[in-house]
Amino acid sequence: MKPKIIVYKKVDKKVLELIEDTCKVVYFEKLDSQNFPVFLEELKDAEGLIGSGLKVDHELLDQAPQLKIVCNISVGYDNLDLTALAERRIMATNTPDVLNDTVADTIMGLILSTARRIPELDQWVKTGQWESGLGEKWFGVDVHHKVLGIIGMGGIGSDVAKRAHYGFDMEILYHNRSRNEAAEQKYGATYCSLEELLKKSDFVCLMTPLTPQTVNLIGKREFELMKESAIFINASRGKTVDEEALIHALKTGQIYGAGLDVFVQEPVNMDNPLLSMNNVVTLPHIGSATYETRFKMAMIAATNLVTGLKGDVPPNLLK
Ligand SMILES: NC(=O)C1=CN([C@@H]2O[C@H](COP(=O)(O)OP(=O)(O)OC[C@H]3O[C@@H](n4cnc5c(N)ncnc54)[C@H](O)[C@@H]3O)[C@@H](O)[C@H]2O)C=CC1
Ligand SMILES: O=C(O)C(=O)CO
Repeated sequence: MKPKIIVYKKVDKKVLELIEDTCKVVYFEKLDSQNFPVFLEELKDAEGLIGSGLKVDHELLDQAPQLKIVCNISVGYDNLDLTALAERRIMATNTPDVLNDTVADTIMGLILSTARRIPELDQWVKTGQWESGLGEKWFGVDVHHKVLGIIGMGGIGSDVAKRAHYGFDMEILYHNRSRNEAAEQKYGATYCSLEELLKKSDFVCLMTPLTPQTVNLIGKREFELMKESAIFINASRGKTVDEEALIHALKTGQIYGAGLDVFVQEPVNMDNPLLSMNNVVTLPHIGSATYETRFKMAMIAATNLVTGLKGDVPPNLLK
């Protein structure tokens, strides 16, 4: 008999076909408060779970006694309690590397949009304010030849460094848990302390995973260390930043602007002060969201799932 698995995110039909070859699929395009009780009912005899963002902890696992594997369609896995999964001998997987280029493109988009005020100027044109030449008050700041500080020089951080070095002649500083010699050799990146990076960078790009060590990694003290002209970019997770401190830094001119793909609460609350600041460019957590990359991520996650359920080691097994 085919093992029952649950897909809890909208995926391409080719992804479903791959899974259906060996599994019986229960499909939820997304989970919400309406269908969550049905999902929990289905979970009782499910052997696999594939999707992204669902908090998988002891409480959920208590309701999934047959579960053998949990496959994230994401590289980040802060939604998974790996200790709880390991205690129950449940495998967990993610989708590293495949999305590096796409997320790095999004980050360059945030850097350029914030520095050159693209969303503001777009509105300026579309609301008929372009009656004569552009006044100095609409000027932006240069990106090329500036200093880019990358906190978290992993897969995505390195692809940001590549773009910034080759495309924009930027000087790259980085802070990481350990030295990244490949980034040093290929992109001329210089390793430095977090403090030095914050003091020297024109653009500060945060790209660490969310872990107990990186919660509020950037807070009041860190914003105080940044240049008044600094632009802060976050595409990691909302909770790596103390959002109150960020709001304060932007309001008081401690930093110049911010480009944000992630927030403490997602979807972001409409009363979040960040949404009414002209010097902040926001995106709805779309770092990897292109047709091509999301398809590849889902295919990789599906491969992890079917491999694990066959009894083999899935390619992206998390330790
Ligand atoms: N906005 C979006 O749509 C996306 C967000 N992400 C987020 O980006 C994160 C990073 O992704 P990858 O680059 O693929 O991961 P990665 O594991 O390749 O790189 C992360 C880097 O951060 C470093 N790091 C970890 N803790 C640190 C600390 N306390 N201080 C300094 N450096 C530290 C690691 O040494 C590693 O080099 C993901 O975990 C996820 O949360 C990833 C993909 C898309
Ligand atoms: O992969 C991740 O971690 C994301 O945030 C979405 O791609």
